[in-house]
Amino acid sequence: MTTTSGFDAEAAAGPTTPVVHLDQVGKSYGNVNALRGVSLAVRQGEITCVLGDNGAGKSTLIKIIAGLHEHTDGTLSVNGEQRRFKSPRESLDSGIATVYQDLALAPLMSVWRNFFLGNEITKGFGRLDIRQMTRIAQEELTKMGISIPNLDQPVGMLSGGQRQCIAIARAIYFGAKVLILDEPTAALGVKQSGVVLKYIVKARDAGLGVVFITHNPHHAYLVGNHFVVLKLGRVALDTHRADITLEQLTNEMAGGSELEALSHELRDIDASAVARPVDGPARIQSPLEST
Ligand SMILES: Nc1ncnc2c1ncn2[C@@H]1O[C@H](COP(=O)(O)OP(=O)(O)OP(=O)(O)O)[C@@H](O)[C@H]1O
Repeated sequence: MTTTSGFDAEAAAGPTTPVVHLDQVGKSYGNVNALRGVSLAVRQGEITCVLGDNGAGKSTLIKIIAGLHEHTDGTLSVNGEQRRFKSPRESLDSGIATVYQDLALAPLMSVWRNFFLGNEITKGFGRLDIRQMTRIAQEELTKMGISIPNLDQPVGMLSGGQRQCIAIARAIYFGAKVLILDEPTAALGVKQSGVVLKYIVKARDAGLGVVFITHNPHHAYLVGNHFVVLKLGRVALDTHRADITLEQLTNEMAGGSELEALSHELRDIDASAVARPVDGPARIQSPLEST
């Protein structure tokens, strides 16, 4: 297993220090403010769910923690130490593993090869130790309760849920302390989502700090300890499980007050349509018709 430099400070940091802490982080792309004043604490042994609609800033947040983009305001700390990642490698070396929904694995490569991608075991003259890698991959997947009978088959032949699980098992094996999951259940059916959620809980129980990005409050509430809702780049809600019900979280995500305002507007439109005289719908003139 690899050791991770960013977590050498772990012992020095107190038990309540978040492993990853964003304080008033902002990110602008030119004059677009994708994130503004976002604070987020990720703790080990906890699943932090980050929820938000399209354009809320979830991807931007992941990219900052994963070392793909630099924040333009605020601070990012790992184990109490301020960091500014210049590359995804730096984030990974700090113990942060990011699993993207679509790019998690190489589809044409075998399961064992994917498991060791970038960390291959060799046995002299640069030759791959296939037997050893297959054995370890099999052991680790079995430990997680993931059953894949043939590790020589290409990953592309597996289900989306199985692929996510392999990526999670790989991150744990290679010593990740923080696991960021980018909408891991978005493209999955109910049953497969359930399987992935089970492995998210296993990662948490293995002591990792998990950041679970999702649109789906039901999935979040099944596993989450802590919920952060982003809206238009700002934190609209930051709360612990004990302080919120599924109904409240769903309402927050659906934009409860916005929906209520919309329903009033729709009722008004309905009422004015009923009040309109019955001479048929107004006809829109085609621009090709002569007047
Ligand atoms: N590279 C970029 N250049 C300019 N604007 C960007 C860039 N990336 C994101 N944005 C803008 O920043 C805002 C937040 O986008 P982001 O992709 O982070 O949201 P998201 O919550 O991940 O949305 P989705 O669920 O649709 O992926 C949006 O207004 C988006 O248009």
